[in-house]
Amino acid sequence: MDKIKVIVAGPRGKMGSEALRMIEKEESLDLVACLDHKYDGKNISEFNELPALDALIYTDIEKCLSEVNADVLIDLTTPEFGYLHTKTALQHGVRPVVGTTGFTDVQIEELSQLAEEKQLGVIIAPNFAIGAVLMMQFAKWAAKYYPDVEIIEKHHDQKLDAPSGTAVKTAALIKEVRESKQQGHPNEKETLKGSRGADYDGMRVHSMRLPGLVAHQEVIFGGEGEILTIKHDSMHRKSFMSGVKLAVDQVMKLDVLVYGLENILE
Ligand SMILES: NC(=O)C1=CN([C@@H]2O[C@H](COP(=O)(O)OP(=O)(O)OC[C@H]3O[C@@H](n4cnc5c(N)ncnc54)[C@H](O)[C@@H]3O)[C@@H](O)[C@H]2O)C=CC1
Ligand SMILES: O=C(O)C1=N[C@H](C(=O)O)C[C@H](O)C1
Repeated sequence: MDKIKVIVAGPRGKMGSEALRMIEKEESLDLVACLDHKYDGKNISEFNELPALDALIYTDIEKCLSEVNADVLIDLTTPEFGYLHTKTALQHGVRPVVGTTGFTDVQIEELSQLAEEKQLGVIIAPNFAIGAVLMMQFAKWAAKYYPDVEIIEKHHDQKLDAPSGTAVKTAALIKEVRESKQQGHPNEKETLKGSRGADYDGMRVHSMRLPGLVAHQEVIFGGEGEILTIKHDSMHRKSFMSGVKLAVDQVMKLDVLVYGLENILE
């Protein structure tokens, strides 16, 4: 069987470098180029801290996609560039697998329309860890019975977006089944701005940023005389890689945009 030809955007980042390590081990994947915002023309093999893969770095996505024959672009960059890369990849007939978080609903809808027009698969997964996907599904199930819920996400302090993509996705999944309700006391007042967190359809979302953390989330439900906590912890970025591999395989079979790994898990 032919190997899937992959471009990685953000190869020197925490996730991008882990994705390179995953590609190095997977015989069915072939790294054909990388996209970075610097080091144009250098080879990934010149970076001692990265796996010894042979692939050129491009800083210009148009040039990269015109010169390189690729099937899939894995994007692990920033919200601004991730959106641009996804759109450009589709315009060049390359299927995007997007881990980058922070896209707006409007951007996801635009990309969905473009995917449909081009009849190309796209997978946008706010979290590639299978445990995190299950945590979100369990939270959605629990929300049917417990409408009072707060989400606490905790991440390393280099994270750009807040709340995390996982927290936003969790809130959206809960909203599908939870009766809409404004939580807390109707007369509650913040004496310190932001102390009640963000408001998503009346539920509260709190973001913590600390060195030492990787990616963690608790979804806490309150009922009469009881508390249910659903919790997931990623202690290492290896936890995301089986999901990235699954998404790369599955995106080759799709001709629409899929938002969330739960939609491709069997
Ligand atoms: N879906 C998931 O399971 C996960 C998603 N993420 C998301 O992935 C993204 C990256 O996260 P990290 O690796 O932790 O960040 P990072 O800051 O370590 O890496 C981002 C990389 O993108 C590169 N970059 C910036 N602008 C670029 C451009 N124009 N072209 C190409 N590369 C560019 C930077 O040089 C950097 O190496 C974030 O949006 C994060 O939220 C992170 C972990 C898991
Ligand atoms: O930036 C991160 O680290 C992570 N980002 C994703 C998110 O925003 O949910 C996934 C995971 O939580 C790690």
